[in-house]
Amino acid sequence: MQQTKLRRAMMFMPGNNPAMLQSAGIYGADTVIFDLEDAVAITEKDAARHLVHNAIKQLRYPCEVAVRINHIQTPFGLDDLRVVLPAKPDLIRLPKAETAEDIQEIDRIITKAEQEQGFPAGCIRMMAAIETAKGLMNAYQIATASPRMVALAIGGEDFIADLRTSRSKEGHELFVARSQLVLAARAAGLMVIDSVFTDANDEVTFIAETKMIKQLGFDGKSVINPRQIRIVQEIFTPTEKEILHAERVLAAYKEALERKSGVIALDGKMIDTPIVTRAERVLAYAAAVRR
Ligand SMILES: CC(=O)SCCNC(=O)CCNC(=O)[C@H](O)C(C)(C)COP(=O)(O)OP(=O)(O)OC[C@H]1O[C@@H](n2cnc3c(N)ncnc32)[C@H](O)[C@@H]1OP(=O)(O)O
Ligand SMILES: O=C([O-])CC(=O)C(=O)O
Ligand SMILES: [Mg+2]
Repeated sequence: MQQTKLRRAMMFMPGNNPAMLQSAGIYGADTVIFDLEDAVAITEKDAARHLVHNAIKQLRYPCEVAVRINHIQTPFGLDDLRVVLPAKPDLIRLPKAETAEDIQEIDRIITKAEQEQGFPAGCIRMMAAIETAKGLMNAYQIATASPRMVALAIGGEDFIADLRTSRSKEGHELFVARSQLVLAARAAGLMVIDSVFTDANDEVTFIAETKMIKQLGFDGKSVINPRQIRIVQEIFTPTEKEILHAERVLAAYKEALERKSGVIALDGKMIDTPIVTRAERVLAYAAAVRR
C-alpha cells in the first residue's frame, strides 16, 4: 500500500523572524512554511531570504520544510529561488499561481539548481496556492504542469479580495472555490490544502471551518499560529470509533469475498468496493499518524 503523506497542518511564519525560524520545529506542525511573500515587508525581502537559507541549512527540522517565494513575475521571486534552493528546502510554495507556465518556469529553475548542487533529481517538490479567480479557472493545468507538484492550496484572503467580497464566519463566499479546488487537485492526483484562518483567538469558528473543509475533501489546512496546529491535526486524525468501524468493514468484506460475493451488509448498511476503499484509507491514515 502507498504510504500516506501527512500535510494536516502547514504552519506559516515570516521568513525575517529569527526567533520563529529557530523554534519552528518544536510545535509539531506537519510542514513549516517560511514565508518570503506577504508576511515580509519589501525592505526586508533580501534579509529574509538569506535568513531562511541559513535556517534550513543549519537547523534540523523534524518536519517538512517549505518556502513560500514571491511570485516570479515580481522583482523578488527569482532572487528568492536563487538564494533558497541551494539550502535544499523540501517544498517550494508558489503564491497567486495563475498559469501552468508559472509552474513550468519554476520547475526549470529548480531542475538547474538540483543539477548544480548535486541534489537528487526531483527532490525539491512544488505546490501552488490558488488565490485569484483566474488561477482557479486554470487550476487543473497548474496542478498537472510539473511532476514536482504535490498539492494545490487555496489562499482565501487574497481570493476573497479578488472576488471583491468580504470574509464571513460561515465562508459562503469561498464554498465554490474550495470545492472546485478539491476537484482540480483530485483530478490531477494531488493533495489539497485549505487556507489560513487569521483569528488565532477564535477557536470556535476555526474548529467549525476545519471540520467543514475536511468534509469537502481537503487534506489539511495552512495555519498561522502554533495554537491552531493541534486542533487541525485532531480533526484530521481518525477517531478510535472510525478505526474500529474501518476494521469491521474490511473484515466483513473479506468474509463476503470468501463467500464469492462482492457485497455484504454491516449493521444494516451495504458494504462494497468504494466503502472498502474508504475504510482502507482510514486505516492507512491512522497508521501514518502513529508513525
Ligand atoms: C494571508 C497570509 O499570507 S498568511 C501567511 C503569512 N502570515 C504569517 O506568516 C503570520 C504567522 N503568524 C504570526 O506571525 C503570529 O502568529 C501572529 C502575528 C498572527 C500572532 O502573534 P502572537 O500574538 O505573538 O502569537 P502568540 O502569542 O500565540 O505566540 C506564542 C508563541 O508562538 C510563537 N509563534 C506565533 N506564531 C508563530 C508562527 N506562525 N510560527 C512560529 N512561531 C510562532 C510566538 O513567537 C510566541 O513564541 P514565544 O512564546 O517563544 O514568545
Ligand atoms: O495561502 C494562504 O493560506 C494564505 C494566503 O496567502 C491568503 O489567504 O491569501
Ligand atoms: Mg495570499
